[in-house]
Amino acid sequence: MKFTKMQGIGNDYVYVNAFEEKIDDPNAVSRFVSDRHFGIGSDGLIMICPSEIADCRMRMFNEDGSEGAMCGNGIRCVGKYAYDHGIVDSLEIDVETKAGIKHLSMTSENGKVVAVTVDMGVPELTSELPEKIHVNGQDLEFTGISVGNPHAIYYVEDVDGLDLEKIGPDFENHERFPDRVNSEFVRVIDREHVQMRVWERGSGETWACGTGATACAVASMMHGLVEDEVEVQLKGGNLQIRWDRESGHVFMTGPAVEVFNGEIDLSALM
Ligand SMILES: N[C@H](CCC[C@H](N)C(=O)O)C(=O)O
Repeated sequence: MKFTKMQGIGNDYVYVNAFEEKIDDPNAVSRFVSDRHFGIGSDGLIMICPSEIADCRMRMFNEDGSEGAMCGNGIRCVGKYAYDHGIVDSLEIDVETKAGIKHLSMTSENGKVVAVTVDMGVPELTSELPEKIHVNGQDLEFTGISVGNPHAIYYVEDVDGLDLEKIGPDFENHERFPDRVNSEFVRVIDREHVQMRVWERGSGETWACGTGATACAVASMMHGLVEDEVEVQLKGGNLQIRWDRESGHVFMTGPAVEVFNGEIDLSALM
C-alpha cells in the first residue's frame, strides 16, 4: 500500500489516497501502521476518498483503530494532499467528513499548500455549566464541547506537570462519556493565549489536536477568559482559533506538512 506521512503541528498520520488504493479493513490497518516499532509510526490512519457531495471525503482512524468523526490537524493535511497531488485545483475546497462537510481556505507557496483555515462549524455545549465529575480521585469541573467529536476541557495551573500516561485513560473512559472522550488540559496564559495538552480518545497523548484546540478555545471564550480570537499553544506548535459570534462558526488556522512518501506490505495483516 502506497502512503504519505503528513503532520499538523506534530499530530502525525499515515495518509492513503483512496482514489487509487483500496483498504479492506481500515481499523486493522490503522492499528498496524500506527505502531511506532512494528509499523510506520503515527497517531492513526487517514483515507482521502472520493465523495458524491464534496471535493473529497476524509475518513480518520485513531491509533486503536476506532473511527473518529472529525480531525482538525488531519483535515488540513487532507486539503494540502488534495491540492498538491492534483485531486483538486482550487485553494477553496469542501471536504466531507462524518461530522458534515467542512470548507477549507488554503494558502500556497511555490504551488504547494503551506497553511489552511478550516471552518469547523458551530460548536455545541455538551455539559452543564458548571458540571463536575469524580475522576482521578477528585471532583473536577469540566466543560463539554462538541465540534463533531466529543471533548472535555479541564482548567489546570500546571499543564506541563500532568502525568497524562498515568491519568489519561481514566479521563478517556469515564462513564460520563458513553462514546469515550478527548480530554484537554488548559492553562490560560492571557486573553489571547492558552496552553493545552491533550489525551485523545483512541490515540493517547498526541502532540496536538485540532478539534481539541478548537473546543478549548470556544470553552475559554464562553467562560469570558479570552478574546474571540486566541492562539492555542500545543506541544507540537500553535493554532489560531477565531469564533465568529455572528455566524456562530469557529475557524481554525494552522500549517500542514508532507514528511515523506512510502510503500508498506500489508500481507502480514492478511
Ligand atoms: N481522537 C479524536 C480524533 C482525532 C482528533 C485530533 N487528532 C484532531 O486533530 O482533531 C476522536 O476520536 O474524536
